[in-house]
Amino acid sequence: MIGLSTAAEVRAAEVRAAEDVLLARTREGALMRRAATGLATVCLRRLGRAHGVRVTVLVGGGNNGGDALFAGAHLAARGARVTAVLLDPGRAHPAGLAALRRAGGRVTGPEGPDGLDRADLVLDGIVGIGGRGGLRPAAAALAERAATGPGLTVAVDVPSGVDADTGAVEGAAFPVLHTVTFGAVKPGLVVGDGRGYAGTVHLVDIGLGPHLAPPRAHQLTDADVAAHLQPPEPGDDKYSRGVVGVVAGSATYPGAAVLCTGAALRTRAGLVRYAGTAGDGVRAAWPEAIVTDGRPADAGRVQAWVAGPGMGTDDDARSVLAEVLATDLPVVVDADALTMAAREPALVRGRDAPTVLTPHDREFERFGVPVDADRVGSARRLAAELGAVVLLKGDATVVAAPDGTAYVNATGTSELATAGTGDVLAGILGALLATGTPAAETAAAAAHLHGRTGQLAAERGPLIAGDLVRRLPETVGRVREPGTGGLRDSEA
Ligand SMILES: NC(=O)C1=CN([C@@H]2O[C@H](COP(=O)(O)OP(=O)(O)OC[C@H]3O[C@@H](n4cnc5c(N)ncnc54)[C@H](O)[C@@H]3O)[C@@H](O)[C@H]2O)[C@@H](O)CC1
Ligand SMILES: Nc1ncnc2c1ncn2[C@@H]1O[C@H](COP(=O)(O)OP(=O)(O)O)[C@@H](O)[C@H]1O
Ligand SMILES: [K+]
Repeated sequence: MIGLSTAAEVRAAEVRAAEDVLLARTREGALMRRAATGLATVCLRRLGRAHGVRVTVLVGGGNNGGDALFAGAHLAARGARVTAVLLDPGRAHPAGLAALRRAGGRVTGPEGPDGLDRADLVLDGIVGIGGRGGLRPAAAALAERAATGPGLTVAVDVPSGVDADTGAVEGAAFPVLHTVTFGAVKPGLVVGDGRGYAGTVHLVDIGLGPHLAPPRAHQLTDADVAAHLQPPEPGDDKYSRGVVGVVAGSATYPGAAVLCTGAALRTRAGLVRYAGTAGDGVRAAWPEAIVTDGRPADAGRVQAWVAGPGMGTDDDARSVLAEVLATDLPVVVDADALTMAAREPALVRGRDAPTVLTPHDREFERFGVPVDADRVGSARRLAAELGAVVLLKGDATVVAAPDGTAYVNATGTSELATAGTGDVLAGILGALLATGTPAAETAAAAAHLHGRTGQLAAERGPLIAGDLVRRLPETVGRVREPGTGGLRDSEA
């Protein structure tokens, strides 16, 4: 599991680590030197060589600029032609500046050198976790010029202008291909608009680990999700593996029921029971499912319910949803069930068993809570208000529990933006919840598996929701054995 630490958490750890470093009589500034060495190493690995490479280092007035200057000095010492552009020459990190000059680097004022946009590498050290709001005009103008070139762009710690905690971008910011971040991955690099600005994230260990507070937000890896996908053991039978109940679809929309039931079957369930008015469609597609045309109570015993996709929002649908929510079982509330729950939040509030709501932005806002630029914060607010786990869909799906524990999904592809893929996610989630694992992490595991399946299906071109159902078993197999399937975890 990758911890996501806020700027305040990282600063507190830096203070504790610096005290430790001093006690150990290591040189002052050791953390910055470790950061700069890691940064230069990533750049050298990406460039493949240093000699003669043209490097532009954008340097702000804080320690972020210091990191960039020391990294520039490393590159200059290896033969790179380094020019540092000082946005605020009076406040540039003195030791970093001296190191760069000693290594043969050039220094200019904020106007920058001619050919700024022709550099092979641009290092963005304008502002890191000390940044507030979008870039100020001088920084924004420089970033815009530097970003137009064809070279490699690398952000130091955080792309300048991106809020490290939330991923919000309020105004100008510097989009980069790579971000080299120090001590801990910050949430803003993997969620919201910041995710798009940060490119590939590389984490450099500067020794903060023992000093960091336990993070409240996380990213799952294949290895974490594998624990949710273990194969049956010799003593297992179809009931012991978790029975999933699905209430979805309707005579008008049988497809949602077929996709949701299929996804539950293909994920890991021992048995899937379906109750509803799309029974004929489900029987035809999935002879393995046990189907009743009656009410949820007629379906037989289950360990978790999935309610909502295509079920409609009329009085009958409402009473079916209420029946499922009145049980003491975990319930996934998706699609039409979200519309009904938003109209009548009392349906989900105060349940003892876990409830997982799976809205996209428009469904989320029906609960009267806006989705703002801080997507994790938005999901946390709704989760706390309803006492339910909220899975907010998007290109980086977010999961939040009522106690504030959160997850940001690392997998997926924009090819998933097609009808019915949400029905598949609901089925996957039901199958995993039926095993009784904690709801928030289970929801994050479902989003991870769904995204991985999308990536796999998209390797062959555009996908439709049914492709996800078909590729689920193969994805489960690959995730169970990380490293053998050719699907890489993020470099973070
Ligand atoms: N504190 C430590 O022990 C360590 C800090 N490190 C680095 O230090 C950084 C934090 O340094 P600082 O606290 O000095 O802060 P930063 O360097 O991130 O930001 C402060 C500077 O940015 C300017 N600034 C703020 N908002 C701006 C905006 N919207 N537009 C333009 N300029 C803006 C400020 O005027 C100031 O000059 C980290 O991101 C990391 O790169 C690393 O060296 C590791 C060790
Ligand atoms: N641009 C995107 N990038 C990555 N994933 C996406 C994107 N757009 C949608 N998705 C994912 O696709 C799924 C769509 O779900 P949803 O909107 O409920 O679809 P439907 O109701 O048609 O089944 C969600 O899991 C969402 O995270
Ligand atoms: K930066």
